[in-house]
Amino acid sequence: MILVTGGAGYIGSHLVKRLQDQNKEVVVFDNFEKGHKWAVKDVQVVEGDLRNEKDIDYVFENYKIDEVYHFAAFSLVGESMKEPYKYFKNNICGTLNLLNSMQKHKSRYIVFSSTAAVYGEPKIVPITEDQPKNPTNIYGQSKLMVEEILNWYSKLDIIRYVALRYFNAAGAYSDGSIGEAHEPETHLIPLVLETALGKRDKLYVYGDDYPTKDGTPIRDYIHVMDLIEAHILAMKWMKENEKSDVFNLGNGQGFTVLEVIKTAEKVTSKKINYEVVERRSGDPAVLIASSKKAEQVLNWHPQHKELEKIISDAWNWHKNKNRKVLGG
Ligand SMILES: NC(=O)c1ccc[n+]([C@@H]2O[C@H](COP(=O)([O-])OP(=O)(O)OC[C@H]3O[C@@H](n4cnc5c(N)ncnc54)[C@H](O)[C@@H]3O)[C@@H](O)[C@H]2O)c1
Ligand SMILES: O=c1ccn([C@@H]2O[C@H](COP(=O)(O)OP(=O)(O)O[C@H]3O[C@H](CO)[C@H](O)[C@H](O)[C@H]3O)[C@@H](O)[C@H]2O)c(=O)[nH]1
Repeated sequence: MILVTGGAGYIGSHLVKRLQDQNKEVVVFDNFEKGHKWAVKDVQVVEGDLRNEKDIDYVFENYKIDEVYHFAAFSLVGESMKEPYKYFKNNICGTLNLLNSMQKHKSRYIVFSSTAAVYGEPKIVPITEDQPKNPTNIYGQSKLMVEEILNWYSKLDIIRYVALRYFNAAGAYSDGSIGEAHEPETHLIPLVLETALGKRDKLYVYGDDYPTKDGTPIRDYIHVMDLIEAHILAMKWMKENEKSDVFNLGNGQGFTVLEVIKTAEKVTSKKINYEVVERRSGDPAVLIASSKKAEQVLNWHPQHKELEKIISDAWNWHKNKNRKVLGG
């Protein structure tokens, strides 16, 4: 049985659906603080909170869990700088409770959602896994601390883990049935598409005075379907090799904010109103991943690298979202 913590959230629900498509047995663990009931259909769900030891113990007591995919966390960078306790407690203590349940029940394999935010402002791009880790916010710090905890559990031979450092996840399930629905939404691509739909008057572009080709920051957008494929490969690699490791997951290509807007205008055939405002504090100018290690070791080969494909899949979901959500 496969456990997916945070399986009702954006990325977790995509993995759950993919595993269901492969006829795998899955149990989702989520407190629905950020996740959605409509995102986890026809799958076993345990509603509980990772911060409560008993909640997560219940899962291991009632299901024989062989594989764990751990998505449950808080992930708003700005909020993490205002509420450090909330972030350290959920992201670190929640993971410790999970690891303790795994140890008690001899469940050994975990794939963990880490982030590009562990690097902070990079010295060299593309960023390889061995670059210095200097998080510039509590969110990134909490994920780095979890990586270190996982490393100790692995050294003690209690678990094997793979930590996947995602860059900018985007896009939606290939059939348009589920997609990105954060509340509040802070990510660029969904905000651009909500502007195209008229749900927002305009998009605020956070600064155009960065040292990039058009002055707006460059990010590495990775299709959520490619991202989840890497999780499945990571689990397979870990079990076959009895090893633990850390991998970046990105596209290897960067796009500016204005390039994202332009591509979204092409995909949606709508004009996107935007206004350039002050920089958002803590935003690095350029974040591009080197994912060579994941390609070589995990045999991962992203299939949807074009920005137009990523945005058009996201659009396919966004334009039908309300109908689907209301219709159940
Ligand atoms: N979205 C991105 O671009 C991105 C980038 C890098 C890393 N990540 C990481 O990937 C993971 C998934 O991200 P997402 O965008 O799908 O986030 P999300 O908020 O959509 O999903 C997280 C899920 O975890 C659940 N959850 C949170 N705390 C919980 C707790 N204590 N107990 C039970 N459930 C809990 C939430 O209800 C939600 O369903 C997170 O760990 C995030 O930090 C995301
Ligand atoms: O309304 C907006 C929203 C975003 N942006 C810009 O768009 C780019 C992308 O911003 P996102 O908020 O979509 O993504 P981030 O790169 O800030 O964050 C991503 O990378 C982080 C690591 O650096 C974390 O992992 C985080 O969870 C993940 O979404 C940034 O340059 C940002 O300044 C805007 O101009 N306007």
